[in-house]
Amino acid sequence: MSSTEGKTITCKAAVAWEAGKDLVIEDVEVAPPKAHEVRIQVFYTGVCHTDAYMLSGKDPEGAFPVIAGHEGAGIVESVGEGVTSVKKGDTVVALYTPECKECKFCKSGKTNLCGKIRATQGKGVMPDGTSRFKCKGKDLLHFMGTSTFSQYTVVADISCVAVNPKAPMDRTCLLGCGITTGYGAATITAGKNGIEEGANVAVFGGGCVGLSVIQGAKARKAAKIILVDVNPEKKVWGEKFGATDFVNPSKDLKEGENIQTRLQDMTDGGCDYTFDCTGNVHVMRSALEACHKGWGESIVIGVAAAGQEISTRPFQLVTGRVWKGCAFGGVKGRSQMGELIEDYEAGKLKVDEFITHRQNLSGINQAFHDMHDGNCIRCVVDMRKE
Ligand SMILES: NC(=O)C1=CN([C@@H]2O[C@H](COP(=O)(O)OP(=O)(O)OC[C@H]3O[C@@H](n4cnc5c(N)ncnc54)[C@H](OP(=O)(O)O)[C@@H]3O)[C@@H](O)[C@H]2O)C=CC1
Ligand SMILES: N[C@@H](CCC(=O)N[C@@H](CSC=O)C(=O)NCC(=O)O)C(=O)O
Ligand SMILES: [Zn+2]
Ligand SMILES: [Zn+2]
Repeated sequence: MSSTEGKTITCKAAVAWEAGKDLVIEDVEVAPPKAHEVRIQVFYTGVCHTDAYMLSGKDPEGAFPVIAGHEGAGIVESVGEGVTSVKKGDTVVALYTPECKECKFCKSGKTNLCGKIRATQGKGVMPDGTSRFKCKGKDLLHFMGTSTFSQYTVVADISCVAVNPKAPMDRTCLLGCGITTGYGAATITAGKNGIEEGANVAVFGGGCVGLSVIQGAKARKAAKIILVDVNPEKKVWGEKFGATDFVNPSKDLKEGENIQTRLQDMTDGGCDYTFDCTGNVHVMRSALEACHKGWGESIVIGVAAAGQEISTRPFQLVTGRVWKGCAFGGVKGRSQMGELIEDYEAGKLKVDEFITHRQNLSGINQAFHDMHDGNCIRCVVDMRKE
C-alpha cells in the first residue's frame, strides 16, 4: 500500500474560478477514488482548443469553478473498489470519451460514444454526482471526466486506459485528444471504414486536429490531400504531414471563385471527403458544399460556440452529399489506444512532430496565449514541475 492510498492528497492544480480569466495555480485536495474510480498522478497534459473554448464561457456545458484539461497521461496512484481494468503503477492515458463496453452505445458497434457516465460528466461531477476536488473549502467541478490540469485527478475506471509503460508520456498524452481525433476521423469515421485509396480529400484548418486528419489520409493513400487554411504558415505544416496542395481562401481565390468552386475544380467535380477542423459554422457549410455530388462526405470535427448553427440548401443533401461528425475521431479508447501507441512506437504514427511548445504547470496560462500563434500546434505541460 502506498503512503497516499485511501487518503486525501493535497497537490497543485490550475483552477478556473470563472470564465474568461487566467487559471490560478492553487493547492487542491483530491479525495481518494470511490468504487469504480481511479486516482491518477498526471505527469503530462496537452492543452486543447476545447479547453480554451470551455474556459472562455462559450460551452453550454461549461460551469465554474472547474479544473479543465483532457489530454493527459500519468500513472495510477490508487484504485477504488471493484476496479479491474487498471491497477496501481499502470501508465495510463485519460479518455474523455469513455468506453464501458456494456451500454447500448458501446454494444451497438455503430459509435464510440459511450452513454454510461455522459450525463454526470457533462455536469462536471463523478458518476455518483459528487466531486473529488476541493479548494479553499469549496468543491471544484471536473471537466470532460478527466481534469488533467491537476497533479492528481480522479476518473471513472472506464475513462482511462493502461498503455505500454515504455511509450513516453510527454508525447502519448497527445493521443488523449487532438492526434487521435483527426487520425480517427480519417481512418475510422470517414466512409465505411475510413478514407479509401485514391480518394480526394480537403481538410479545413491545419491545427493539431487537421494535421492529424492529413496524416490519416496519407496513411490511407489518398490522392489529393488539400489543406485549406487562412494562415499561410500552415502550408509548410500541411506538407510535413502529407498534404499535396494548400489553398488560403482569404488570398488565393480568383474573382467569381469561392472555396467550394476552387476545390471542385481541383478535384474533377468535388472532394470525396472533407473535414471541418476549425469549429467555424460557415467553414462547415463550405466543406459540405465542396463535396462531390452523389457521394461526397463532410465530417464535422470542430466545436462551435454556443448558439451557433449550421445551414445549407437541403438540395446539397438531396443530391447525395453526406454531413456527419465525430468525437474523438470515432476511436474506442480502451479497445483501440494500444494500437495507436504501437503505431507510434513503430514509427508509423507521427506524434513528436506536433509538439511545438512546452511549459511547466506555472506556465499554463502562457500555453493558452501561445495557442494563437500560427506555429503553435500543441503545448505539452509538465505537471510535476511547478
Ligand atoms: N470533435 C472532437 O472530438 C474534437 C474537436 N476539436 C475541435 O477541433 C477544432 C480544431 O482544433 P485544433 O486543431 O486544436 O485547432 P487550431 O486552432 O490549432 O486549428 C484550427 C486552424 O484552422 C484555421 N482557421 C480558422 N478559421 C479558418 C477558416 N475560416 N478557414 C480555414 N482555416 C481556418 C486556424 O487559423 P488561425 O490560427 O489563423 O485562426 C488554424 O490554423 C477546434 O474547434 C477544437 O475545439 C478538438 C479535439 C477533438
Ligand atoms: N460540451 C459542448 C460540446 C463540446 C464537444 O463537442 N466536445 C467533444 C470533444 S472536443 C475535444 O476536444 C465531444 O466529445 N463531444 C461529444 C460529447 O459527448 O461531449 C456542447 O455542449 O456544445
Ligand atoms: Zn481536445
Ligand atoms: Zn458504454
